Amino acid sequence: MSGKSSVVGTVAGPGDDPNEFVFVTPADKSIKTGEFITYTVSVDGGNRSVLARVTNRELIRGLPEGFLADPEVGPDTVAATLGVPTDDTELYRLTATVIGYYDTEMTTFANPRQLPAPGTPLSIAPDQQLETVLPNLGCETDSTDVTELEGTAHLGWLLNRSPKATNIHIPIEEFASTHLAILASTGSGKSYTASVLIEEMMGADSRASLLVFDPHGEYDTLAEMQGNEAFRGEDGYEPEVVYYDPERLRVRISELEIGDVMAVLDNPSNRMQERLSTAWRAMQRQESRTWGIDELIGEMEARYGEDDASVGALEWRLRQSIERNDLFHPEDNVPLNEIVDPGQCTVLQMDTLDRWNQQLITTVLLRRMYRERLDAVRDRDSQIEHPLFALFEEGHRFAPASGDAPSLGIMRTITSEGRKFGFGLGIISQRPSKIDQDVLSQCGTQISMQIKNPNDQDAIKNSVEAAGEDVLRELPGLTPGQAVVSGDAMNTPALIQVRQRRTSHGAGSRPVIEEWRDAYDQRQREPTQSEAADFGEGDSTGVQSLD
Ligand SMILES: Nc1ncnc2c1ncn2[C@@H]1O[C@H](COP(=O)(O)OP(=O)(O)OP(=O)(O)O)[C@@H](O)[C@H]1O
Repeated sequence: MSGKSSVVGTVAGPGDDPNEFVFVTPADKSIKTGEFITYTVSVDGGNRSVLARVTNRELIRGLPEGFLADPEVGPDTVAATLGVPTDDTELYRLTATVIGYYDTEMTTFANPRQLPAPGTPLSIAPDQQLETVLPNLGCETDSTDVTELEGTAHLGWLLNRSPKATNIHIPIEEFASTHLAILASTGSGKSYTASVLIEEMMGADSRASLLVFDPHGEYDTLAEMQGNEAFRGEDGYEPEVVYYDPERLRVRISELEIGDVMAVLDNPSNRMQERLSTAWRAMQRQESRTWGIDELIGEMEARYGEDDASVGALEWRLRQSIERNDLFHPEDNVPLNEIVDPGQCTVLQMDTLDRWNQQLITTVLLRRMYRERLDAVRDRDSQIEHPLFALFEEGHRFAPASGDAPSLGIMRTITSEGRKFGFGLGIISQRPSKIDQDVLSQCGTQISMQIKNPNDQDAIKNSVEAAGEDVLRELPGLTPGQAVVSGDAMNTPALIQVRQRRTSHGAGSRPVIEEWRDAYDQRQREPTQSEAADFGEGDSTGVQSLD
């Protein structure tokens, strides 16, 4: 759509809600719901351009239905028979909700608190104006060239306009500090969209310190950012992508809190819990941070005697659950300086760990990183002197709405307090209704894609205050790659097409038929058992003799 504004309709009168008005357009001005229109009002002696979003469109005059019953006769023929010009036959009544005018001092929308008078001409809002004022970019004019701004992520373009006509750049700082949620049914483009954001954050402008908690191994192709011209800075910067495989993921036993240990143990009695808590606290008061189960049991035996039945039962449980689990180690820990660094995106590959171990490693890592960020902000020695952003695939697994997950507590703490300490979280999930509502409602920016399940739609409505009813109505009908962006990173929600990735996408469904055919061909090429048993004497027929 062009930057020029031409009149597309005329205000007919107020709508049902105080913020709504209705207007009428002929058929050739095909304005879709979700489109942004504009009109001029006088505020404090100056003219302001007010934006409104089209929320509903209905036909109020068309060709009589009876004349259209015959599929052989086209609408043009019917119109000609009736003696009416085709252009004039259809009239649409559209409803629009006032968003406001862009206040260049407040750098957000202000509501004029007055509806446009009947007869007010309406135009399509120009592309550049929308690029400037829809996202929360803090622009001091309403027609800034947003491509010149630093620290923004080019997410895609407005869905209602031609591809790439109205580009949406969202402020990275906003969603990286006040948390992000990417919510959609499976296969709708969650990990694709997350990867687009990762690409933007790892660019030379931002050089983020990023961690991806990846329970499915979906982010293998991010390594393509390395050596790719598009990510290189003039000073030689290049993003580093580090894959941390499950064999390197370790939890030092002393990093566990007593609640984590209790959750791991198999049904400990009250007496066992009491003895273990006392001994665990005593071990944590020690200077050494590298003790194991032997030392812990020694501490319990010293307190309660070597023959104590509860200590004996605890020893068996501790050896079963902690000592025999490779994740736990008396000394080894994931070195934080290996996984967090500016300009580095670390993918923690957890696909071969069971759910419980995924939650435990996540809990311990988040706690350690949060502690370091607290120290950094309070001017104490810290291993993490810069802000960081952690993305969670299967977010409902780490912050579930019901059931116990040791990671829930620290996820709640970071989503409510992390902003002050430069620690942002991104939650990706196909089941918004299964995410803890405290965590979800603290995610300031939301990217919602196709969601069909009514419970999940309700969860989004309840926690995503910023996206109005009219925008959320779109969710079931979206196709992969289409999204509603709302919240802190936007001044008003917008329906967008997410741009294409620069790296390839590795997380799609498996090409089942191709894999069947390859496996079949492979099988055909393999020697049969009887051929393998052929010792080289003469030609084998491949058929085993039965005598
Ligand atoms: N912005 C986009 N542009 C082009 N194609 C896209 C876009 N977003 C998604 N797709 C297509 O949709 C497919 C599914 O996307 P994706 O793997 O991100 O889904 P998902 O929601 O993460 O699924 P799952 O829950 O199974 O992990 C991709 O393989 C890709 O083909």
